[in-house]
Amino acid sequence: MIGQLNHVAIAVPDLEEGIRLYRDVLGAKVTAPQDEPDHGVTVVFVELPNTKIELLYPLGDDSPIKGFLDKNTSGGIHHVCYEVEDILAARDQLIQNGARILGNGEPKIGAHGKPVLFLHPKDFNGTLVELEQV
Ligand SMILES: C[C@@H](C(=O)O)C(=O)SCCNC(=O)CCNC(=O)[C@H](O)C(C)(C)COP(=O)(O)OP(=O)(O)OC[C@H]1O[C@@H](n2cnc3c(N)ncnc32)[C@H](O)[C@@H]1OP(=O)(O)O
Ligand SMILES: [Co+2]
Repeated sequence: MIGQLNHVAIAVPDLEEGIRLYRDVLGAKVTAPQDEPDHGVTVVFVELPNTKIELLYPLGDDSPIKGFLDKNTSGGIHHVCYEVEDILAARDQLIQNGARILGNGEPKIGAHGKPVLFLHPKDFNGTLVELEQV
């Protein structure tokens, strides 16, 4: 069902510092910050030849990454995103297998303009999984 790794997301306590580290210290191409109010985050993408790193910074008062950053004050790996061809078929198959879909169960439009869903980290070895339809 899952295809390519689309991105690995890292929550950062300071977005400008995160951009500086990836652009100036590691020498990668980093996109401009993009607010995602529907997701409660501001994101930038570090574009690598084979995948992307998504730097996440909280946006708004009820950001879903706030609790994570409160616990991980230096930041940390927050989720991995796998590509799927049909997100509704993937969702239904996951539910049949007992996985919990976060939120109301309906895909939202993600940072690439494509439908995304999140799966509960407790169902996947403590790793939050995002699915993106490509
Ligand atoms: C823009 C878009 C895109 O790429 O297109 C994005 O990525 S948006 C990226 C931001 N959006 C999302 O993350 C949406 C889905 N996420 C959520 O709904 C939430 O973040 C939850 C995963 C439910 C966690 O919420 P919250 O931290 O408030 O809940 P909680 O404190 O009750 O946490 C429940 C348990 O899960 C653990 N937990 C929390 N966040 C975790 C993470 N990222 N990875 C692994 N475990 C995690 C906590 O430590 C806790 O474990 P213990 O009970 O053992 O202490
Ligand atoms: Co993501």
